[in-house]
Amino acid sequence: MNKQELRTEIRNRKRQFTQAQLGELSLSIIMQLKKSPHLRKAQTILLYYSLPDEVNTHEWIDELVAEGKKVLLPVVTDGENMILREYTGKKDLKEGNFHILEPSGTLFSEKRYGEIEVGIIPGMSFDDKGHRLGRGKGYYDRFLERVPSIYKIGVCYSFQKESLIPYEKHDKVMDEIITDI
Ligand SMILES: Nc1nc2c(c(=O)[nH]1)N(C=O)[C@@H](CNc1ccc(C(=O)N[C@@H](CCC(=O)O)C(=O)O)cc1)CN2
Ligand SMILES: Nc1ncnc2c1ncn2[C@@H]1O[C@H](COP(=O)(O)OP(=O)(O)OP(=O)(O)O)[C@@H](O)[C@H]1O
Repeated sequence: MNKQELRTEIRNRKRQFTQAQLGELSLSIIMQLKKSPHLRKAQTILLYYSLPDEVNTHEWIDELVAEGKKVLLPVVTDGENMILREYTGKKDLKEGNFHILEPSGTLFSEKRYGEIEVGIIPGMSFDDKGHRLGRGKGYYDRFLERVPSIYKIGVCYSFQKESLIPYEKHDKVMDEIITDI
């Protein structure tokens, strides 16, 4: 299967689950993330504000903020690039491109990217080697090129995992994948 065929296949698999079932699976994934030593240690975290078909991060994000962690979310600026802004609460969020809710808070300057310790990266699919299939626009690949030191945790539902994902040299490899099993 090429990347596009795999995306279609994953979308079809997702349709077999109800929102309630996906919500349950999300809770199990978030529970494991909370136990991760990398996250416990981290003070500055790159996260994503989930779309309806992604592992749900909405409640967990607010918990992290309440614990005093710095949470950064992507903001798409054009067809190729994203920047980061700090998330401090739901009041910060404004709908951006692709209907994603994006923070309008303080810009996190590229000069400070070295401070980001962990990145939680969504994906359409991952394989055991940490290869990632995204939504096909290359935003994360281009972004992660600029933050080489970040510990990258890919998250997806277990039914999204594949034994092997077509891999190209620009694709960034995850350090760890967390699913519901
Ligand atoms: N929650 C979340 N935020 C994120 C990402 C993400 O995957 N998830 N991104 C990760 O890159 C960036 C945004 N990139 C995106 C790229 C495509 C689509 C999208 O909905 N694509 C449609 C196809 C639309 C089209 O082709 O024009 C789709 O997947 O159905 C969404 C986000 C930054 N923020
Ligand atoms: N580091 C990079 N520099 C320039 N172009 C890139 C880079 N990474 C990816 N691209 C381009 O972006 C497009 C999409 O790449 P790919 O299919 O790997 O995206 P993806 O990882 O699935 O998507 P996303 O990161 O948005 O979720 C391709 O045309 C690819 O050539």
